[in-house]
Amino acid sequence: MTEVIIVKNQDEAGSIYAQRVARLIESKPDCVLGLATGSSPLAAYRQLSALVKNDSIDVSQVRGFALDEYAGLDPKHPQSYQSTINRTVVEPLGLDPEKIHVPNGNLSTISEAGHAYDQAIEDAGGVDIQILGIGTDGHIGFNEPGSSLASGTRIKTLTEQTRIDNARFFDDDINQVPTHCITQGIGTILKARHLILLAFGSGKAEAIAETVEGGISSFCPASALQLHRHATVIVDEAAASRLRNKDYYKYSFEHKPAWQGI
Ligand SMILES: N[C@@H]1[C@@H](O)[C@H](O)[C@@H](COP(=O)(O)O)O[C@@H]1O
Repeated sequence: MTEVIIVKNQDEAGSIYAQRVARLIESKPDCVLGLATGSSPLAAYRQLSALVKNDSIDVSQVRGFALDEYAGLDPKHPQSYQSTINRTVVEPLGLDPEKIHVPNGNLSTISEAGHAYDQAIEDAGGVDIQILGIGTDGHIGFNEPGSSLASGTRIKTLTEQTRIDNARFFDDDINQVPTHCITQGIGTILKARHLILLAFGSGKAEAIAETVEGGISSFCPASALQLHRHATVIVDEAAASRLRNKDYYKYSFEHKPAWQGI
C-alpha cells in the first residue's frame, strides 16, 4: 500500500525525508536523487542540508535529476527550475553542479530533449529516492490531469490553474508564466525506487484524498503512486483532512517496528 504518514508540520516531514536520504548517501555515496521544485520540499532540503553538515556526510558524488522545467524560459531566469534547483538544493547542500541535471526547456531542441533525459536517468542506474510535491489538481512534476500513466519525459501544456497557482513566482502576472513545460512522465517517475510525496495545507486535501484513496486515473496523475511498490506520502493534518482511513494510517505508523524505516 501507499504508506501515509501524518505529521505536525513541514519540519517533521522534512526530517523524515532527510534521515532517509542521509542513510542512502552513507550506504551509496553516488546515489541518484530525484529533485523537485515548489514550496513543499523546501523544509526537507533545509533539514537535509543541516544533517549533512552536522554529520559531515560526504555529498561530493551524489547525482540528481530534477522533475521538470518551463519551456522557453531562459535557464538563468530566477524562476527557471534550473535556477530554483541551484538555489534550493545544489548550493545549500554543497552538491557538485555538474552531477545535477534539469530537463532542457530550450524550444529548439525540446522535441528530442525528453528522450535524451530519460536515457540519461537510465544510464545513471535510475533514481533511488524521488521527492514529489503535488499540484492542487493532483499533478506530479508537471503531468497535468489526462497525462498518460505510462508517459516518458516530454513537452506538456500547462493548465490555466497551474499557471494561476504559479503566477506568484512571476510578479502575480499570469502572462509571464510560460504556457508549456518539459516534465518527466508519470512512467519515468514510477521507475524511481522510492517515491516520497509531501503535501501541506488544506488546499491539497482533495488532491491527497484522490491520490491515496481514489481510483487510479490519469485525471489525478498522483494516483499512479498506488501502482508503485514503495511510495510514502507525508502530509500535515490539514492536507490529511479528507482521508477516510486517517486513523488507520496513524495507528499503523505508531506501531511500525523501528527497524523498518520508511
Ligand atoms: N512543477 C511543480 C510541481 O512539481 C509542484 O509539486 C507543484 C506544487 O508546488 P507547491 O509545493 O509550491 O505547492 O508546483 C509545480 O507545479
